[in-house]
Amino acid sequence: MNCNHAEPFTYHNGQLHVEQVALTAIAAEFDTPCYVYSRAAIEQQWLAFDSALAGQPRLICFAVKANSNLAVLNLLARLGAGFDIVSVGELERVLAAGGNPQRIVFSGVGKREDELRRALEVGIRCFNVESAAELDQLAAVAARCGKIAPIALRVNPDVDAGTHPYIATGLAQSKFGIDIASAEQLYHHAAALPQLSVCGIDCHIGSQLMDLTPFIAALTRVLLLVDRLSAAGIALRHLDFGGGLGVCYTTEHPPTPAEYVAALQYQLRGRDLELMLEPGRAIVATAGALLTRVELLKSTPGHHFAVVDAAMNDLLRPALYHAVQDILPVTPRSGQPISYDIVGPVCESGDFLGKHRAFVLQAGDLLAILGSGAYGFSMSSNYNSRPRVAEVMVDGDQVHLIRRRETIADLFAHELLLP
Ligand SMILES: Cc1ncc(COP(=O)(O)O)c(C=O)c1O
Ligand SMILES: N[C@@H](CCCC[NH3+])C(=O)O
Repeated sequence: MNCNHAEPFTYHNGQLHVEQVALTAIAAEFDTPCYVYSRAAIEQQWLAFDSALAGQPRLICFAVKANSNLAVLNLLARLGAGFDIVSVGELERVLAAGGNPQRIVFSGVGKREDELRRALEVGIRCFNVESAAELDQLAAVAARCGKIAPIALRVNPDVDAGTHPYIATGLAQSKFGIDIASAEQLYHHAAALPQLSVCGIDCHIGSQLMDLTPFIAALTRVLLLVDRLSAAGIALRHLDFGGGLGVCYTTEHPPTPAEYVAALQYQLRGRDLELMLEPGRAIVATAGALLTRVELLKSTPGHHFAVVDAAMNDLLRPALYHAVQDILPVTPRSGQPISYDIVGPVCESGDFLGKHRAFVLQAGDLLAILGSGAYGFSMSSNYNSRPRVAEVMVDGDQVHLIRRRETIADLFAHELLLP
């Protein structure tokens, strides 16, 4: 591994720790599986973005979908974060966590009327509109509510982000955004609607980007449009460039937030635009791990399996994207390593958390799946009637429970028998 992706998870005296707490102590107190986050690591990544943008008009909107735990959102709200939401559920989470509505942007290709109404009622900063149909729907809802909706158009620049196809969003065939060639006309339409206030432009080309090139290509196209609009009398006040900066899960080398921001600033030089960003993964991914216990070891001809108590319902990324996240033994053993597939108990052959990982293991051992702070718990489900797991936040030598493990009764609490 040639990046410092394991931080803040480090070994002391032969035991994996996060900050000053041994993961064995967390497992003993909160059981497994369990998501473990480092407060310091989240704050540090937030500050990396914030300080890179210091001294210029800016709004960094954490993408709530990456990690929507209230304590995480509250931590970021206290640091002055804005939030990028994609549903009224995320909106209510941000408000419950103390987020400022004036720092919320609302993305997504399909916003329901009740979602638009609630966002208008609380007075969010901007609606990132993704189609002509949504623009007219928003204008109509705003008229019914007696409000003026602040908008940006999310443009699709048709740029290949070079990432997994499921998380590339800026290609012409993608459902996201408005084809950049049609956007100019739609801006004129929007500017003529009294229920809308045209404030900015938005673009997000994909997630887990490892290279600045596609960002630059997209920004170049977006700025050409900004200039054409300005010449036509539509002066935009902000440019929201979305999220997407990648992280190191094993051996990747993504640009740092400072390098990323510097590249954007260079292209934006001389312009009077507030820069907004919507990072998700880059703020929280490496701050979290999924702690799991080996239930049993099992060998078949040609294969060794470590069956653990976490599964694809707890951490979907390996199954869904063949994502590779580093897995560390909490208390490493000496001996001859064996190559294991780390699998969960779910009844799917796609239920694996890691493949071909060399370990010296025994039943009962603890493993930490790193890089799980983003799109980990937030993508979890109850598949196979598995209760969703606990989340804890480590702060120095303190451990705070920030979400209780669901009980078995929680699993069917909302279900009704036929009369
Ligand atoms: C509109 C939008 N903004 C922000 C993000 C956050 O992306 P990331 O977690 O890659 O920073 C996403 C997810 O890809 C998104 O769709
Ligand atoms: N869920 C994806 C990222 C999705 C980005 C959302 N637009 C992942 O885990 O990598």
